[in-house]
Amino acid sequence: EKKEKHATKKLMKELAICKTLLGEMELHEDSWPFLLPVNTKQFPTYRKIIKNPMDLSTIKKRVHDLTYKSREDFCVDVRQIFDNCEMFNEDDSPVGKAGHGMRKFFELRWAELTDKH
Ligand SMILES: Cn1cc(C(=O)NCCN2CCCC2)ccc1=O
Repeated sequence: EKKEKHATKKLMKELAICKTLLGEMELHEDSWPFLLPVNTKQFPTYRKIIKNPMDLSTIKKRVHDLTYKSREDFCVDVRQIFDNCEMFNEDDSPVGKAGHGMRKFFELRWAELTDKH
């Protein structure tokens, strides 16, 4: 049981990092395309091109539902947002530029919130 307590405590610390980063991303000026799932009525080809849609509201639900078993699981879903964005949008489009800006912000903060920094 002692090992389990350590794992649980470690996960709680990691989820706190995820919640912090999620909050910062939601407040970022470039977050507007990523706050909710892409509207497939507005973009009918989206589901055909993007196999794993992801957005910040979905990640928020997963954090709160304890779906993530580590901060790495969280990071995989965040990066999926930005990879999807690059797939579907031109780099010099408003959404494309927002995606590059958000990825830059996320990866810097992710590194800062890792022990090494
Ligand atoms: C991630 N992503 C988002 C969009 C987008 O335009 N989102 C709408 C955002 N609007 C802002 C206020 C209401 C809705 C398009 C392509 C794409 O890949």
